[in-house]
Amino acid sequence: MAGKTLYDKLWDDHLVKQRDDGSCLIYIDRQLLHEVTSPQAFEGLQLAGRKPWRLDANIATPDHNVPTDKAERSEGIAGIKDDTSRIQVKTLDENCKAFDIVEFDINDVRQGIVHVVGPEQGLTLPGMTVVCGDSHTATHGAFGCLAHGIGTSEVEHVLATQCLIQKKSKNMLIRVDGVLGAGVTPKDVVLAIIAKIGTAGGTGYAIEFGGQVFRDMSIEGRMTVCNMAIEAGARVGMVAVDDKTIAYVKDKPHAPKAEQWDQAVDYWSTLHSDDDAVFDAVVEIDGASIEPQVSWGTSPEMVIPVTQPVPTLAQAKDEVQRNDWTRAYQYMGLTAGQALSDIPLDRVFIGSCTNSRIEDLRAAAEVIKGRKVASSIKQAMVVPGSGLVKQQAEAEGLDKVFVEAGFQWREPGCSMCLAMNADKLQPGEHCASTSNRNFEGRQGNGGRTHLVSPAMAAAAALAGHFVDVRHF
Ligand SMILES: CC(C)[C@H](C(=O)O)[C@@H](O)C(=O)O
Ligand code: SF4
Repeated sequence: MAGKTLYDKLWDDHLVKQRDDGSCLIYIDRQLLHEVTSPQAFEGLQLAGRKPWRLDANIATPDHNVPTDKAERSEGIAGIKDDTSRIQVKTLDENCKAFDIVEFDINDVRQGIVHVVGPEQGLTLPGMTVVCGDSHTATHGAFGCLAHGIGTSEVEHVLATQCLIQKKSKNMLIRVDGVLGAGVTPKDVVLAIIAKIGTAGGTGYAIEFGGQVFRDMSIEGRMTVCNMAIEAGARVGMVAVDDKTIAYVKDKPHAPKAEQWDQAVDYWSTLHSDDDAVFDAVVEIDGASIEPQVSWGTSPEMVIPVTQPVPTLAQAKDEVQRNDWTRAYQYMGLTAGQALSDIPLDRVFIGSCTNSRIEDLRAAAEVIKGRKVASSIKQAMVVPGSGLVKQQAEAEGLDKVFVEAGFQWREPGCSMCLAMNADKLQPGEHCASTSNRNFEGRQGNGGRTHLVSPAMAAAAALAGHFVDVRHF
């Protein structure tokens, strides 16, 4: 019998029951809750007179709707001007109180984007099944977890039973070997992968990211890559556990201690694909060939190396792509063949669950140190992923680097990643953004998003347009 993939192992270890039609019941170790996708789930529980099955498997924090402006934030929930947003955040507080679920609320220093908070607290640990009513839950796969987003009715199901009905996906290996060039970051790797396989490339698969590039990559970098598995069509993205994973989780507040730690490490050390494991699909990319990437269009697959011009219709692979590109040129206000450096940038956003961890902020600060944001940029903002990331960055003096350069230093939350709070683009504005989605209207009605790494966003803010950070 062939060996098992990491995904097979995680699946088998959590399988409660399999039916003849292939549908399975799997056990869920951790559920993260935020204000947008939990209200109906709690309401369902309440109507049915149920209680959560395992209270301490759940953890909640508001992130999408919270203001990132210091003055607004200092007022707590009252500082949220939009009624719907305020009600959602308040409802999360009330539900967590009523059901006795631990919440890092808007005033708690541990509050932040769920996908930053879970790993930071050691609530995400290797080998766990992790779910959240949020498509970017794959982020946690960086720890060798089986992690994916679920819908609101499933949130209720997990609260009530700690189980989930699932069908097993196929196995895909994306192997990136070699060594990344200087100035090429995990974000560039994942954007290059999506450019290659497309936004449907991973549909139906659980993706394992393997090869030297991921072995060499920091845990934070692995989170950035796994975060965007969903943008490649896969609900699950993961990386095998290694010494770095174990060192990263050690001493986190919720990590196991003493004897339990040793037992956990023994188990975690088995969480990698066997040498003779068989994948249903394998994609190979040469790491050394990856350049800093910039998205030019309205889908995360419309991505090019910074050295290339916006593609022309002659480069499209078929009629469907020609139509998509034609519409994208129009929405983005670009012409085919145009140099990326000619795109006038209005705003720069460094943040989101893709790139708001300490390492991301350090990478941006490194580029910015001692320089100034270009006068043509209307707003450049840095939004740490959690209160603790903010604290850490301040302890390292990064906030000063940003503020002296002309960046705004904000309070933690999803912010300008999506237009669910006060941080938005105006129609027609171009934004260099470290987030993960560049759909039409994603950052505000008519807004034009260009996905980049923190280093590329920082360089763009200083230059006023896209530049190759390797020569900046
Ligand atoms: C609001 C939430 C359900 C959504 C998601 O599922 O990902 C959001 O986080 C996003 O990034 O689009
Ligand atoms: S930061 Fe963006 S992608 Fe991440 S959870 Fe928030 S809205 Fe979704």
